[in-house]
Order: sequence, then C-alpha cells, then structure tokens
Amino acid sequence: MSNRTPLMAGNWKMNLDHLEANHLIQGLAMELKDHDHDYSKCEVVVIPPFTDLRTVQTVVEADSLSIKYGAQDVSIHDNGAYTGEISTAMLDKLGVTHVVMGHSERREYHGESDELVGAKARKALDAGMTPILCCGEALEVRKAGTHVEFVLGQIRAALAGWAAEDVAKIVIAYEPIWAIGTGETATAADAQEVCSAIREALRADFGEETAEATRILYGGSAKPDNIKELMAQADVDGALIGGASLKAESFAAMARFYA
Ligand SMILES: O=C[C@H](O)COP(=O)(O)O
Repeated sequence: MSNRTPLMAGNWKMNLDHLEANHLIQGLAMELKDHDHDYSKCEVVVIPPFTDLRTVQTVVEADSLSIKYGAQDVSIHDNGAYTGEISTAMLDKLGVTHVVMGHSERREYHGESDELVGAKARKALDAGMTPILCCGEALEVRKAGTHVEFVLGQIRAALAGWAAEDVAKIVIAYEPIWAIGTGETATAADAQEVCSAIREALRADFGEETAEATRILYGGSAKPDNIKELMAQADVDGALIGGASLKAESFAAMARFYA
C-alpha cells in the first residue's frame, strides 16, 4: 500500500457551456456529499473548458467544496501578443490548482512536442499548480510492441533536466490513444505494465523517493464498471476520465472506488 493519495480527474474536454458546467459541478458536489465522500481517500479534480472556470470557481467557493479544478492547457508565456492563449496568472486568479498538458488530442491537433509539453509543465509548477502530464501511444506503436519505450521517451524528453523534488510534485497520466473515447479500455494488466515501467524509469532517473511520491494515472475509457480493477493495480494511482466525467453520478461513483 503506497502513501500516494488517489486522484480522479475529470477532463470535460470541449464539452459544456457555463450553464451546463454549473449544473454538473452542483450535481457532482451533491453526489459526493450524499455519499459522504472521503477526500483523503480520493482527491477529486474537474478540468472544464476555460470558459467554465469562473462558474466552477463560484460554486466551489460559495459552498466551500473540497473539489479542486484545473485547466486543459496553459501558455508558456506570461502575457502579451499571444492570441488565444491563457497564462498561469490568469488561471491562478481563478483558483485553478491543476493544469493538463500533452494530452494526445493537443499533440495531434496542435502539433505539441515533448519539449513544449515539458515547458508547460514547468510553467504550471513554477506558478504553484500541479501539472498533469499526459503520455500514451497510438495503436500502431502498441501493435509494434514498442509502447513502453515510446511512452518513456515522451516522459524523459518532457522532464529532461528536472530536479527530482519537482518531478515528485507532478502527476503523470498514461493514456493509450487507442483507448481514448473508443470504449476500448486497456486491460488493468496493460495499464499496470506501462504505469509500472514509468515508475521504474522515475526510480532510475530521479531516485526512489521521487518514484514513490509521483502519482501516475490511467486514462482511456475508464468508467464505473472498470475503475475498481484499474485502481487495484499497484502503480495506478487514479484516472484521467473523459466521457464518464460528464455525468455527476458516474464520475462520483468512480471517485468512490474505495468504498
Ligand atoms: O483525458 C481523458 C482521456 O482522454 C480519456 O477519455 P475517455 O475517458 O472519454 O476515454
């Protein structure tokens, strides 16, 4: 049994306007409260689109909720002529505690490199936020049997030159691309194979303490009926959940995996 606090993070992706966000965050708060959710047994983070953050902040602060919230991306710049970008200072003002970077959808549709992903993680960490650094292989890589090597390459490139104590503060999310939104969940053994290889690589590169402290999530068609098995794996410390986080009941049920 590790000392790592499990984490369920709901990535809403480009779904829900601010009115729908209001409905979901209130519904989630109610579900968790009704079931007496123990946040020490599972941290809960929602990751809405930027346009919903103010709404989520208002509900969380008004009701003093223990739910945390994050952003789906962040700029590596502080301010200025970067049309469409959002800075860490802007996120900080909204009470954001987590930032996702390197999601396969951003790597694919926005050409984000491992180096840029690493720079975003550094920016978020320097601003006092928890980076959720995503990695994961495409189906061709999995079929070629080089998925472990590929994923470790992504992480090592993003974290090159980092100090061990900084690495220990980030969250890594392993999301095999072929399992995202497809209903095709990796088996618990598949998830464990890669999450354990990631921890081994952290141990080799940054030492025992960092490897034991860093939380590693699984993502890709995680849902209420497979979460317990995923969470039973020694190196899976939580999940990054897309589709199933858009309904208060299913997301809350996953956060209660320990019950
Ligand atoms: O960020 C979340 C992942 O892409 C997983 O999405 P999914 O649960 O809809 O497969």
